[in-house]
Amino acid sequence: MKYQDSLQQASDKAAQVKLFLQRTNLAAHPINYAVSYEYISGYNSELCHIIEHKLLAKAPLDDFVMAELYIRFLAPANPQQEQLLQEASSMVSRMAAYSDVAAEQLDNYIQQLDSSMLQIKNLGADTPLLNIVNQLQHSTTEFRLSQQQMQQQLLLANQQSHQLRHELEQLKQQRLLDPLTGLYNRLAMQNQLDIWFSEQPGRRIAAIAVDLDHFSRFNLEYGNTIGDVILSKVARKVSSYVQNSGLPVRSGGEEFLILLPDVDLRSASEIAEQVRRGVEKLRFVSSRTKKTLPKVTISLGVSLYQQTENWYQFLGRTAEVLLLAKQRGRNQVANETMLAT
Ligand SMILES: Nc1nc2c(ncn2[C@@H]2O[C@H](COP(=O)(O)OP(=O)(O)OP(=O)(O)O)[C@@H](O)[C@H]2O)c(=O)[nH]1
Repeated sequence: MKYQDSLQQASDKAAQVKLFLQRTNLAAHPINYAVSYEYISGYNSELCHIIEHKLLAKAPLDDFVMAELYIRFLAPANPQQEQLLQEASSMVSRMAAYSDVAAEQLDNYIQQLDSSMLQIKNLGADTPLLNIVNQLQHSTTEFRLSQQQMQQQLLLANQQSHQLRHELEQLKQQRLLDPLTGLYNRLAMQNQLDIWFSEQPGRRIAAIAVDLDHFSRFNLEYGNTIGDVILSKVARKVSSYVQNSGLPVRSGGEEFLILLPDVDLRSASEIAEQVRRGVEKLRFVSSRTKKTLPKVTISLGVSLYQQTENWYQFLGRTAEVLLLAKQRGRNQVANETMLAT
C-alpha cells in the first residue's frame, strides 16, 4: 500500500490539501486531490520541487499541469503494472515456444505411427493378427483425427499467442509515448538516458528544452481544443528535425525536450535555431472560422551533459537556460554559455 497514514494523519493532510486547492484555485477532483496529497505528504521530492518552482515563479497550476504531474509521478510509477506486463510478456513467449515444439512433436509421432502400420500390413500376417492390426489401425485413425484436431487447436493457440505478444509489445511501446503529440514521454526519456549513460558513461549528450511562448494566452483566447491541435502540430514539427538522430520528448504540458547523443553545443544550438525557424513558419487556420490564427513561437535552451551531474541536474540546468531565452524576449535560442553572462 502506497500510503500508510493513520486516520488522524490522513485527515490532517486532507485539511492541508483543501487549503492548497483553494489557494491554487484548483477543483477538488480526484486527480488534483491525489497530486496535492502527494505534494503535502512530501514523499516525492521531484514532484514537490516542480510544484514549488511553479508557485515561486507564479506559473499557473491548472488541470493540465496537475494531470501531467499525475501521469508522470502517480499513474505510471506503479512497478506492479510494469512487472505484470513483463510477466505476461514472458509467459506468452514461453507458451508460443511450447506450442511450436508440441505441434512439431505431434506431427513426427503421427508420421511414425502411419509408417509402422504400413510395415505391419506389408508383413502379410495371419488372420487373428490381421484383426488386431485392423483394430489397431482403426484406433490409430481415430487417434490421429483427434490429434489433428488438437494440433489445429495448438496452431490456433500459437497464432493467438503470437498476436498477443505483438499486442503486448505495442502496449509496452504505447506506455512510452505521449498520446496527444505522439512524442516520447518522460518514462521513455528516463529509460533512454539510463541506457546512454550506462552504455557509455562519458558520452556526449546535448539537450534542447523547447517551450511555447505565451501559450496560456492562446488557450484563453481560442480554447483548449485548438490549443491541443497547435501543441501536436508544433510537436510534429519539432520532432521532424531530429527523428533519426535524437529523442524528441514531451517533457511537460507545453514543454518539449530534444536529446541528441554525440553532438556538441554548437551543432545542438544550430539544430535548435532550425527548429525555432521551422515552428515560426507554421501557419494555423481555424477550421471553423477559416481565420488565420496568430503566429506561434517557441523559446529554446541548449546545454551539454557534464559528467559530474546526474540526469536530473542536467535537465534542471537545461530548464534554466530555457528560462534565460524567455527572459531575453522569447522566440529565441539560448545556450548554457550565456548562463554566466
Ligand atoms: N491546450 C493545452 N494546453 C496546455 C496543455 N498542457 C499545458 N497547457 C497550457 O499551457 C500553458 C502554459 O502556461 P505558462 O506556463 O504560463 O506559460 P506561457 O503562457 O506559455 O508563457 P511563457 O512560457 O512564459 O511564454 C497553461 O495555460 C497550460 O494550461 C495541453 O495539453 N493542452
